[in-house]
Amino acid sequence: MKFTKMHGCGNDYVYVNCFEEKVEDPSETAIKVSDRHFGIGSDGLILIKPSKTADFEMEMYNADGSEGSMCGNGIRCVAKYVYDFGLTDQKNIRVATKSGIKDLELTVEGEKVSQVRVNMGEPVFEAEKIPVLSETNQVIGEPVTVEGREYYMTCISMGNPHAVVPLKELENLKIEETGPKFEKMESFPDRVNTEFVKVLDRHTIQMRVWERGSGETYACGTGACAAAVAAITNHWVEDSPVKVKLLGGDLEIFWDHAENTVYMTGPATIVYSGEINL
Ligand SMILES: N[C@@H](CCC[C@H](N)C(=O)O)C(=O)O
Repeated sequence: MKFTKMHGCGNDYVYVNCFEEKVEDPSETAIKVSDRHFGIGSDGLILIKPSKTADFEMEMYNADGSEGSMCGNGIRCVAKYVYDFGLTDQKNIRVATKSGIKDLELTVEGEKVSQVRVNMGEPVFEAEKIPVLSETNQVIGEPVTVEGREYYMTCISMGNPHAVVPLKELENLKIEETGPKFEKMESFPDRVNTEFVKVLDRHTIQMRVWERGSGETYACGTGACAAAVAAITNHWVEDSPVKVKLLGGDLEIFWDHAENTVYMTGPATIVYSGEINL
């Protein structure tokens, strides 16, 4: 199987051009290629496919083989892939995902894509649409006890489920212990991605993320959007733009209140292309 490894702020996936390649069992393939010792090493697998409704389709799988409905860092890399490898010459493209069609605006420098701005759509607060089991319609700054410690979480869907948890500091966070506790909490029937957030100033937050199906990653685009929306909603920051500082780089998030639409801007990088025998 021919592939290209790419990353968006260190959130790395193996990309397969399904205009040329056929992947029989994407879930099993995701588990194999993601393995950092016996595979290529990645946070998951992303298939770039033809679409009947948009310019391209993105299908994404986490490292444990589960299918995700949206991937913010992944979709920027899909844009770079299709432009840099000549599948399109357009700088405004539409990509179909399991959570709807997304509009992307490509910035090209020296004939290669350097930055991508994505219309990430509307942030969803309704508990049952996220889904999170709750007696209230929305979960905003609600207390939750994990391993005897009280946290406050705000739940938002950006096409996939997120719990945003503010903390005073992130350095000593034992994310490999706390992350799975949130991910598998009974109140999240589909599991959850958890963003631990520290406020740096009125327009900047820092974030570490535990992704369902992949564990700690260096960045999460949908998570950065959810974190910025939670930060604005809870008045931790003033308003947009919100710079989200992640382990692997920075993303800029803009929540347009008039349209109730979130825009994410950030880089996309090709690491290398290769071929693997599965
Ligand atoms: N890293 C992604 C999100 C990937 C999917 C997620 N783990 C899920 O299952 O919902 C991003 O950049 O948004």
